[in-house]
Amino acid sequence: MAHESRLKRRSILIKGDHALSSEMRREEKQVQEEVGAVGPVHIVVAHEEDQGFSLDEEALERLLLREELCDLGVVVVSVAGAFRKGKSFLLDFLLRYMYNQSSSSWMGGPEEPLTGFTWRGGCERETTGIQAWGQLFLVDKPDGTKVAVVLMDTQGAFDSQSTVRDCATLFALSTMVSSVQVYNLSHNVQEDDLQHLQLFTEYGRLAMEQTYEKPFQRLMFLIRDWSYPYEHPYGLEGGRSFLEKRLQVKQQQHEELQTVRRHIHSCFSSVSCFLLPHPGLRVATNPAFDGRLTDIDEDFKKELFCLVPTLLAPENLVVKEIGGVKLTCRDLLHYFKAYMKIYQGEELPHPKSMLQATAEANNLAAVAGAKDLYTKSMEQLCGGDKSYMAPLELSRRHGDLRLAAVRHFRLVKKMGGEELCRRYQEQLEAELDLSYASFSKHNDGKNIFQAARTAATLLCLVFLCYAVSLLAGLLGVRWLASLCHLLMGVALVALLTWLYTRYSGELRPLGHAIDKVAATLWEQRTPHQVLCKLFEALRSSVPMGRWMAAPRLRLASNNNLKKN
Ligand SMILES: Nc1nc2c(ncn2[C@@H]2O[C@H](COP(=O)(O)OP(=O)(O)OP(=O)(O)O)[C@@H](O)[C@H]2O)c(=O)[nH]1
Ligand SMILES: [Mg+2]
Repeated sequence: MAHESRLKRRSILIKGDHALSSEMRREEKQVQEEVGAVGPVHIVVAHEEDQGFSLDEEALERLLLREELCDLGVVVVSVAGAFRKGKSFLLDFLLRYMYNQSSSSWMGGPEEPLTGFTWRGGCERETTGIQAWGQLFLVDKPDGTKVAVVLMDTQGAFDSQSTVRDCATLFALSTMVSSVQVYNLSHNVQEDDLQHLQLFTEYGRLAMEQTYEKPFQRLMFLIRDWSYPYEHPYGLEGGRSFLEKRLQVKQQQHEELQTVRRHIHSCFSSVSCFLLPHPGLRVATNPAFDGRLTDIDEDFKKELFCLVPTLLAPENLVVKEIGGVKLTCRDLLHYFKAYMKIYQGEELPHPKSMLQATAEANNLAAVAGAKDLYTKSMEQLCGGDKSYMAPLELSRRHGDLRLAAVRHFRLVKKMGGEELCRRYQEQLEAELDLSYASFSKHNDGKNIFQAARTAATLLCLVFLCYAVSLLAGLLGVRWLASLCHLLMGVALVALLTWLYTRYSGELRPLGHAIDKVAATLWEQRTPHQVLCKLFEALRSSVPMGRWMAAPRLRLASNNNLKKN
């Protein structure tokens, strides 16, 4: 009695809020353990606080590593789709089938309430994260092999609390780990249903370590409340003819429509469709409806009776495969952990809403257009085949062209509002400044004096050394004459090396170093300044800080001693 009242309390709590708190989950687990009852197990838990998901590894291990099952091939049947469309309700019928497989009256008694995965009426979401039934079903296939069946319920997509990324993550994850994914839709297959499927499966494909030709196995479009049986009859056959028409790729179709269809065919090894009638008004609108069969329309029950064995009859069960290799329960655990880790990491791009993605694409295109305008005008002004331009004039023209480019960017019609536009304008301005820096450097390179500065400096040095050595020879200061000869030799070798690097384009770092030394000599005209600058350059490029800093430190400490 105690556990019943606790379960009841939990169901009341759930009505208030829908992401289970960790305390409630613990309580649920405890109650199930106490009564030995089997129930749904949260394997991927949605966190309300940070909108993230985490894998309950312990629960998953308890489920998949049972000794008698862990080495059997695993079949995973998952139901996913938009929220409040009867996914959990359907899964409870799948459960009834699994528990009463051998009986033709597996659907249960007419007055029996429907239990299992939590389902309910109302407009607020119920299931969160990913739940698996807390017991695997052992099935003998007609070919004599034994398989373990996992039934999986997922959080409905597009509720008011989940981002596109949340929906994509859960849908992708459930598709990646299932051998049969039931895509639960209402009334019809709309183009946006296909686009979402494309987005979510692409997000799944992105997270897979290797790119398999057909990364996923079976997909079944399950269309609830099908209202056009006069065009396509209920059931698998009607679904086949309907889907064939809907997923047909035609030559005259717009490329966008063709791409979606090709993508779906390329992702799944088999795609099917089942048309299910409306279950009746009592199911859809009566708050007191508890799932008993007497309240459900005959047509619905008749089709459900065909649908469930289509998914779960022993001959129709497909073992989960990844890259053509059949998985055991133990393997599935390993893959589940690996995929979850990828979705928790930051390396995958964030899927965005259609408006957000379009707005960003608009802005990016406008940035590219404006930048192109600026680059072309600058090329005409100071491009590779144009002569040197006065830096001041170049800077002035850059200012004008930058303004024109920004104006062009602002004039292009874009989605996303002022805030986004301003962000991309800042990006454009930064890119234009970067381009200007490169144009300006290129322009400087065309200045003949600038280009010849290194050669001129080194030649001056050679002549200077020659003159000083002559003078020193006349005065008889032999050591100075020798030093000047040595310097002259070094300058000559540097000059020849520099000419070689400029001519051949090889040994560029060496040429660059000679340029730097020559620039230093050019800018610091007094010998003292030259020596200081060279010393600084040497100290920054050679890691000998301790050697160089030591005398100064010692000097400083000597001074301190003297002061004291
Ligand atoms: N119209 C219609 N309603 C259905 C169908 N199957 C179940 N329902 C009703 O839909 C409501 C929601 O059922 P759930 O199984 O909780 O729906 P869900 O998709 O799991 O919802 P979330 O867990 O919130 O994503 C219940 O009131 C069911 O009685 C169906 O085929 N058609
Ligand atoms: Mg549900």
